[in-house]
Amino acid sequence: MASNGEKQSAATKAPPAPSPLRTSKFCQPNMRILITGGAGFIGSHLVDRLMENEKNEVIVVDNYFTGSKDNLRKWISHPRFELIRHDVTEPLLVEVDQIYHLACPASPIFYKHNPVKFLCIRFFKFESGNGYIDGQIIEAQNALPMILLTSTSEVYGDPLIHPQPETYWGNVNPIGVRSCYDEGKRVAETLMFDYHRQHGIEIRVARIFNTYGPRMNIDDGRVVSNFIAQALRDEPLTVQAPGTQTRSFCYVSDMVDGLIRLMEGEHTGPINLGNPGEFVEPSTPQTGEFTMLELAETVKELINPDVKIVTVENTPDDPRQRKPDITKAKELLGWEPKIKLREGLPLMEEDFRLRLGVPKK
Ligand SMILES: NC(=O)c1ccc[n+]([C@@H]2O[C@H](COP(=O)([O-])OP(=O)(O)OC[C@H]3O[C@@H](n4cnc5c(N)ncnc54)[C@H](O)[C@@H]3O)[C@@H](O)[C@H]2O)c1
Ligand SMILES: O=c1ccn([C@@H]2O[C@H](COP(=O)(O)OP(=O)(O)O[C@H]3OC[C@@H](O)[C@H](O)[C@H]3O)[C@@H](O)[C@H]2O)c(=O)[nH]1
Repeated sequence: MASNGEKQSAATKAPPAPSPLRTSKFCQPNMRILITGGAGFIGSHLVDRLMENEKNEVIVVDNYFTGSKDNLRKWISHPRFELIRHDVTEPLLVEVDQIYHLACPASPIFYKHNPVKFLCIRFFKFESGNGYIDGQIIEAQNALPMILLTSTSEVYGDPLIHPQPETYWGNVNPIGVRSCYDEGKRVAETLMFDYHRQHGIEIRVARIFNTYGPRMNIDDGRVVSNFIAQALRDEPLTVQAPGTQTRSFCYVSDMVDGLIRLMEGEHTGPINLGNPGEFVEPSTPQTGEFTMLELAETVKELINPDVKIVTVENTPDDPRQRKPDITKAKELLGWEPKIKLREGLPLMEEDFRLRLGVPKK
């Protein structure tokens, strides 16, 4: 039995020191960040970059429709990282400071698979008072999180103005087979701005132009991944007719840099992020805008000079030209891409060789 003296000293004893875990860097995140679609191509590179900052805690929500846990392998079981299998068309309560919303099938062959559902994925419905976003995400008791939408150059449709500035309203077919994607993203942009105006929600809208790099789904169906996989498999490169349609390709590390600058900056956007190729010195003329025939020739030259190039049928409403005007990104975010196509393709080739098991000869 304890004596009176012992009881007294127990009563006046200082409370035990808090667990050292509470003061560890892992338990004091300055920023809790949610990335929807973080197991996908761009999302997983964004995770890598955000995890470099020890003050960030990153939560990924993904249903693995086109993404894969493999893309996040190095972070699984990291104390500052969480991965949740979840379909963002169902509500989910999570308390976070920032949301990067990427979840959305992005390749035409995937988004045409279930257009009605995929149109809905692009919608947001916030209820400001209780911090609830129906069909998407979020619970925040105090302040609602800042949310960045990854919109697309597809909002310009088959553009009649070239290159495309953010002020261009676009030329979109509202009832075509691509409409679930481009009209869906247009509505998502509308909702973002209406919630911003009506409820004061802090928003950021990025209009992403064609982005490529390691970790693209090998059978994704988009042009750069198709051509590289075909070149490595010794299959003909399938240029969809007429082959004179153009795209401007941005390497994924540049894109991730742009997205983070947009989130951290003070401008809602919409802001174009893409690679118009303007940074190239006049002495080595090269544009960031390529016809699909030129892209096929470049892949052939760099990866497999023996491969054939064939022309195949195209799908309806394929935009004939696309190149971003990035004046706004340069001025407001101090951002411009650094990696040229000829530098980025070999980095992607390396990753595809590893995954396809095709060593370099
Ligand atoms: N890559 C580009 O060229 C490009 C261009 C413009 C816009 N974007 C946009 O950027 C975002 C990412 O594109 P990406 O190229 O990384 O594509 P991706 O297909 O590799 O990534 C999309 C991710 O979202 C996940 N996802 C899809 N539906 C979901 C759902 N209902 N619930 C939870 N997760 C879901 C997928 O599993 C995948 O991991 C997309 O919103 C896309 O529209 C991409
Ligand atoms: O094997 C192929 C695939 C595609 N193409 C052509 O390559 C061009 C680019 O097609 P992709 O499917 O890669 O990409 P798109 O430009 O049509 O749309 C893309 O850009 C905007 C993003 O929001 C979307 O994620 C993505 O679908 C098109 O003209 C298409 O006809 C080929 O020539 N061969």
